[in-house]
Amino acid sequence: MPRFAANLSMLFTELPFLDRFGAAAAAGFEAVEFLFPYEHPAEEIADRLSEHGLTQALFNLPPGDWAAGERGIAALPDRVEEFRASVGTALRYAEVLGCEKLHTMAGITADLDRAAADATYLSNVRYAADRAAEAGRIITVEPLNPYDVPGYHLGSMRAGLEFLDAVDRDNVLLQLDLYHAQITDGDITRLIERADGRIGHVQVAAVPHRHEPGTGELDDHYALAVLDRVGYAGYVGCEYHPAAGTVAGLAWLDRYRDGGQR
Ligand SMILES: O=C(O)C(=O)[C@H](O)CO
Ligand SMILES: [Mg+2]
Repeated sequence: MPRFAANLSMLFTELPFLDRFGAAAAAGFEAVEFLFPYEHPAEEIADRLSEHGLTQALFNLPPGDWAAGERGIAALPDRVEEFRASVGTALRYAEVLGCEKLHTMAGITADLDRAAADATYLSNVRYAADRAAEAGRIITVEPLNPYDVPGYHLGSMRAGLEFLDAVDRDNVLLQLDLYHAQITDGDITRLIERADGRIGHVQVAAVPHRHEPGTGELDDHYALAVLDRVGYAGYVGCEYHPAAGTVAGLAWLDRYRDGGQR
């Protein structure tokens, strides 16, 4: 049975950020994830987690200048120092939040020398992995589709799996977002089977509109059952834009409530 985490960067955005934790718990979630915690002191977020009995499933390393369109810096050759500092920042938050998994965004590299970006990405992710391993944490890498993030360095799940082979660290795993995976790779069942044992985190949204699972071209419930079959036991982040309000759209989760008895 999948275990779901509410993505607080996309769900419950009707509320201020810190109020979304309580709303997620009230809606039945046992865990949350979000893009970035850095605008708030870690202790303040930790208080919300413990107040509502929530687990922090995942968050991202600082991404560079998000407002200016940056989407990570791990593959940017002229930002290595900043990247290394960002690993320390993220690990400090992870410790306070009790969060095991950290997503490391590669960045947009379409206009850069590919070989230099590849080499930087490899050495930076190894650096992050080794620092994370000392703290007992896992690093995830997530391929993103070219419609949402044109020029992103990691452009398919297949490339993501090849990168895992190259990086060669046990604590670097694939972040399988079924929304991106259906767009970039398709053939989802075989993809999950091939990735077996190397999936560190899962996210879900319907393709192509990124609304509630079960409303798009992929049978998301079937894909989640495949993940169950291969033994994926981590959280599934609900990373979608509600079509008409967060709570109004949560009925797709009913079949998983009460131990799947509905
Ligand atoms: O966009 C996504 O799917 C993500 O999960 C990233 O963390 C943010 O770009
Ligand atoms: Mg995602």
